[in-house]
Amino acid sequence: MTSTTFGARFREALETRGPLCVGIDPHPGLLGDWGLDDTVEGLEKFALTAVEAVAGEVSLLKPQSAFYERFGSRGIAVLERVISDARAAGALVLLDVKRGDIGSTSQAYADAYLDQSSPLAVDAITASPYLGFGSVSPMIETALRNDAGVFVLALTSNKEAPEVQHALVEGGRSVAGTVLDHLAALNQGAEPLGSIGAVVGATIGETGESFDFNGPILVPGVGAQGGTVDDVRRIFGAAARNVTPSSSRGLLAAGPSVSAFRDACRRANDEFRVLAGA
Ligand SMILES: O=C(O)c1cc(=O)[nH]c(=O)n1[C@@H]1O[C@H](COP(=O)(O)O)[C@@H](O)[C@H]1O
Repeated sequence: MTSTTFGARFREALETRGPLCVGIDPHPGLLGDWGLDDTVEGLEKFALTAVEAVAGEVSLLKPQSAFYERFGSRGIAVLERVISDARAAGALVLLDVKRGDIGSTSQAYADAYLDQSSPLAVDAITASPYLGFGSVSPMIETALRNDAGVFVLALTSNKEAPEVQHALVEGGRSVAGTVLDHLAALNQGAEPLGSIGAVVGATIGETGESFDFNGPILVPGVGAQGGTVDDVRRIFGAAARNVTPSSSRGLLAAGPSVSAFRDACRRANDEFRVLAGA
């Protein structure tokens, strides 16, 4: 494992490779569109083709664990291969697992994904703070000890999210706002960027929140869910330079041609490069 922090590697990757995060979500329908069966062999062919096409040039790859878990232990073996091939090709791997549980179980999740001696070790994971922010502390502490990162859900892209995330706590701050406050405290003083990020959907509209918490920001919801580069600029303002916009179906639909998929990723990466100047 490298000895530079995740935040520093994230910053450097965005500067050298561009902002895009490519989601590797092997949906059953996409396997069919690629002429593959909905089997572990189809999963393996799909996922490794996508990794081979772009892991050498984009900043981040984000496999969604559920699509691999569908196939049991053999699916997890494919996920391990996706992780190791992508990291070997120089991409940062952000495993989308959205973990959150009581502290002792959170520590087990941290050991599974963030301890760099684990078979499923990655650069960063997604975590849910909605059991209370302190419940994700074992993941954050383990990440920091291992030069890894955690992206904590703040304002997610799903339509059901506001019911919980926009609710107001004592003092009038929103629940999501308190998550962002925790992130600002954790990343305070870190240079060039802290390692504890937020997940904020490109589809959230106007919330009045500030995203100036000195950490990486994963922004799903571009592409298939309708978010655009203009949405990202409007929502994040000056913090847009810390954003990695993430698209899965919108890019993967360009396959099975490797060159068409790679071109779609290059076009999206280029389109979002304007964020660096925010
Ligand atoms: O954490 C995530 O990545 C995530 C958070 C969120 O608020 N919304 C969201 O769509 N995601 C994930 O981002 C990906 C979006 O996929 P596409 O809509 O196909 O680009 C999926 O893997 C989702 O699980």
